[in-house]
Amino acid sequence: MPVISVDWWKGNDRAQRQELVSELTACVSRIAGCPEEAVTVIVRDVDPDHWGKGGVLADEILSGAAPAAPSPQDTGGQP
Ligand SMILES: O=C(O)C/C=C/C(=O)C(=O)O
Repeated sequence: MPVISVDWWKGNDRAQRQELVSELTACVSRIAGCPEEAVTVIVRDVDPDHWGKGGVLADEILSGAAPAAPSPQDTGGQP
């Protein structure tokens, strides 16, 4: 009975959560070879001011007060 947990920033609406649950369920069901009814998806909306990335709170990244972390393309794949 696979359980998928998604933590993402608060702000997605019900339709987006439904699409996420539907697509993840189908994907895991196919790969694991289990019925969709066996798949559980837990979605947690996290306030960006409760989300730390690169040592800063994400609301500061969103507002432009702190720089976003470099993407893997910018660092040659290194963290
Ligand atoms: O972790 C990041 O770099 C950005 C995360 C974004 C989200 O969780 C989101 O857009 O919902």
